[in-house]
Amino acid sequence: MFAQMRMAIHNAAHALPMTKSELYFYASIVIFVVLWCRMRWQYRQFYQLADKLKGPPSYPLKGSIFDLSTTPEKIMYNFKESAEKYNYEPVKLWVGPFLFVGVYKPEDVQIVLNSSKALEKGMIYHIIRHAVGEGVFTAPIGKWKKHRRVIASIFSSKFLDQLYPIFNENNKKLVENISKHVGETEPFDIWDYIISCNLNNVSQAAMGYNLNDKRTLSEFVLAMKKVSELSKCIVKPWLYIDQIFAVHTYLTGLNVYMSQLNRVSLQIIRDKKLEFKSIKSQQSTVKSDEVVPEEKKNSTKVFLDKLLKLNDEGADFTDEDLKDEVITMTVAGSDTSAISECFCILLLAMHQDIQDKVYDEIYSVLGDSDREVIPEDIFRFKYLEMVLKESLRLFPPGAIFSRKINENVKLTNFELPKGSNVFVSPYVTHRCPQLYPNPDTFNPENFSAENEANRHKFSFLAFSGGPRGCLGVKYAMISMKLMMVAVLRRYIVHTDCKLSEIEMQIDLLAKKADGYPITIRPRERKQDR
Ligand code: HEM
Repeated sequence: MFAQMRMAIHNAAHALPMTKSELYFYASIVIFVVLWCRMRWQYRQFYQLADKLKGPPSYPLKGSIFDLSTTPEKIMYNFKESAEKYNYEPVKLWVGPFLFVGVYKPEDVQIVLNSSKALEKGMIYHIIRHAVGEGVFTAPIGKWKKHRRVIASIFSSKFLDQLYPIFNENNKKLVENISKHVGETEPFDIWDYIISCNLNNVSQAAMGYNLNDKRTLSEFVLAMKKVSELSKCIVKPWLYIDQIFAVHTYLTGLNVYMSQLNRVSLQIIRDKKLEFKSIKSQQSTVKSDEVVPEEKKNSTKVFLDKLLKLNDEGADFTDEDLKDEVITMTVAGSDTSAISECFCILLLAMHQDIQDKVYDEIYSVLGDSDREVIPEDIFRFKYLEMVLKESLRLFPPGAIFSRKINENVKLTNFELPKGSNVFVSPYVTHRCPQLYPNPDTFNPENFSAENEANRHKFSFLAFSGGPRGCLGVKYAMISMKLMMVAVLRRYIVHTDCKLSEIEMQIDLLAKKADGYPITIRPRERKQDR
């Protein structure tokens, strides 16, 4: 066909008063227009629906004049501005031939997140898949359905209750570790202390290992820290092409850490499997009237133990599946919680009156005792829960997430066409003044029982929602409460940081760009105040 075209152009060049290159140029334009018209016709339903959506003007090839070449944080503010401009109705955005739609109104977000037609993760997860494999966070729908059901059954209250000693122990170490900063006038960044504590929590809860105990585990953490740098790649669209991505990871050395993460996780799983087998064979030899030692009966059953047991009962996870799920839990459960805890501490350091109120509640639950928090206490920290939620409202670590639309989805006023990608942005929805008056201020009363009851359920999206919402929400709330109690029971925190001056660094997660600087003083017991 191309030979015929070349011949036609050659003949035409002789017949018409034009050079060959001019003819090639005009022929390319004609071909482009024909292909473009064909595509518009083939996908006419898609374009008809897209045309009804509002958004900044767009041009063929280039897409919308929405500055995507700017910094990620500016993109976030652009989303917020455009949501305000279009009154929180869906906003379309063309990136080349791809249609993205920002959905912000709680009523619309609810429809999207609850829809069986929007369960597939959006394009931006392609890169994350290189890091965490196909765990429940990134898995395609078929695999996700099967794995989510099994994993959700693990996160029961009984499972979470036995994690309290792990959290309490690691918090104790955290409080000791930061004690060297007591009395210093120069602020220190609390991030490194908190992320280490969380990594310890999550690696013990997921795999049953303390990071300080095993050499393989420190290799695992180093690899994980490095691989999590991949999240910076999601704002670089050219890296979505697998070949370019492979070159990038080779040149940056990330490929070494990616294979290290896989190798170490598989090793951990093989060790655990052997342990599981030996326990099982021991159990089968124990006679029914033999007494099982108390410490064995009460030993903590971590995520991987539970998964191996369910697998033994027919869950059918391969070693590769187990590895992906363990990495997913570790990645999903560490940075997210650490960012939330750091922001919460920083916001309390800025608002001494609110910090006092949180401490009063801690005192009312635990009094003067040094006892550790137990599961029965957790629901009594009501004000602390309001504070944590308000902190997550202002600074949701997952500031934006995305879904692919597999069939047309009707929203309240518009319809999302099949094939588009949807953005849900907790950051934008949480700062909508119709939902939260004075949205840029820190006001835990936003989460009083009354205010929560008067607001749409999907106004708070820090943990997403619907069938693909966060699996670790209960784990996260417990571990965050326990950490806040441990820190605030021992210290008063201060900072010179101002809420209005906070600058964000946004990739897969949104954290503060320049750390979380605080100073600490020992807290006097209530009766001494
Ligand atoms: C404050 C802490 C946390 C926040 C703010 C948070 C937030 C979120 C959000 C927004 C999503 C949905 C993301 C999307 O659709 O792309 C999500 C999913 C998920 N989270 Fe969390 N998360 C937190 C802690 C945790 C913890 C501690 C764990 C596990 C121990 C966890 C496990 C997961 C998993 C497995 C998913 C994927 C669920 C699915 O696709 O079915 N998260 N989380």
